[in-house]
Amino acid sequence: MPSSPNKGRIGVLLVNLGTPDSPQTGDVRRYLNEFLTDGRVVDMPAAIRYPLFRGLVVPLRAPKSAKIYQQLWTDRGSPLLFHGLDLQKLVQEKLGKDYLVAFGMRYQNPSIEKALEELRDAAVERIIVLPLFPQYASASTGSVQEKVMEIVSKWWVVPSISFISNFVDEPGFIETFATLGKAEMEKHDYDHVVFSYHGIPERHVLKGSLNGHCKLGSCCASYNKNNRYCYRAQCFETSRQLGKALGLTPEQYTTTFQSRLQSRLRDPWLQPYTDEVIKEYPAKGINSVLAFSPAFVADCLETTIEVGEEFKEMFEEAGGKHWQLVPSLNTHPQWVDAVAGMIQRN
Ligand SMILES: C=CC1=C(C)c2cc3[nH]c(cc4nc(cc5[nH]c(cc1n2)c(C)c5CCC(=O)O)C(CCC(=O)O)=C4C)c(C)c3C=C
Ligand SMILES: [Fe+2]
Ligand SMILES: [Fe+2]
Repeated sequence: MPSSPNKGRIGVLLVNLGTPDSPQTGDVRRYLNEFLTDGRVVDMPAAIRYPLFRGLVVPLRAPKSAKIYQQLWTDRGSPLLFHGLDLQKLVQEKLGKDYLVAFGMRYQNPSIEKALEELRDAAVERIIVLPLFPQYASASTGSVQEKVMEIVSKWWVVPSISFISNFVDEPGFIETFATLGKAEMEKHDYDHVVFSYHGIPERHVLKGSLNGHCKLGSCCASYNKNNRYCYRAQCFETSRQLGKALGLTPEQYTTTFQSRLQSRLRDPWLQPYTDEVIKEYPAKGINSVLAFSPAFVADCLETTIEVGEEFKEMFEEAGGKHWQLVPSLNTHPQWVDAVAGMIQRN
């Protein structure tokens, strides 16, 4: 796009979920307090949510989570943060001077507010918001969208804004994961592939169902105009596209859901649960598994620790021999191109 004196730059806001400022209990508590009192994450009435989570759930969870964050932490801090900042820099370089790329986190730092102010102060012509979640969930993408709208609604001049709500089947997203997966497949023969997505409560899926279409059954087996915003249907679509790109038959891969927060007896989350599925594999003759985490585009607690370490341990305890996590997209050049492409086409 040619520069012109009358044309402002296009502002781009990349957003990820957020991470604590440090792996110490106090910072983890602050992060969890902000995250778990978001009504799109825990959809209880505020009068119950705040006292329950601030008074009981978070104080109990924070010291345990802090221990896990200490395992994850690197010299550069939290991977979710430094991969995000690196991505911002590389996408800026790729898009050039007609764009200004900012990065923010939905919870904690750097805040979405600061990032939006940076774009406003640079007098950008319009803003494109790209939440870095491939599949739309109200608890992730929806929450980012709400926060952005809440902030700009208070500005005197509200700029033109567009949101990229998902990139479930974006070729560059699929192809980068396929490149990373094929690199692992060349090193080892795998009996099976698992695509493990971040879970959400089933209730969240039903609440998002258009005209009552979604019944948590075969309704999500194809991705179409009736379930365009259904997280479950989107996860299955990503798995289908990844399966195709990796040359797998449907029997060679399984879609599962991880990271459930509450007891499944009280509050069922999307199923099948990854931990339950993989524990049964060795008895079925599946001894080597290649695992993808396609609900994330950067390595974080949920990929490196949960899939890369905890699931590996569970699988091996059940008798499995080889468990391998495919690294996330992070700053892979193909992924940087894909992000720049999604923005240029917007
Ligand atoms: C892929 C997008 C995400 C959705 C959807 C999502 C829903 C969701 N998450 C929780 C609770 C927790 N998630 C936690 C970590 C975490 N979650 C996402 C993304 C999504 N969550 C990311 C990227 C991360 C990792 C952050 C990092 O710092 O590395 C945590 C914190 C860790 C822990 O204490 O276990 C919690 C808690 C709920 C309840 C929910 C939907 C209702
Ligand atoms: Fe989460
Ligand atoms: Fe659905």
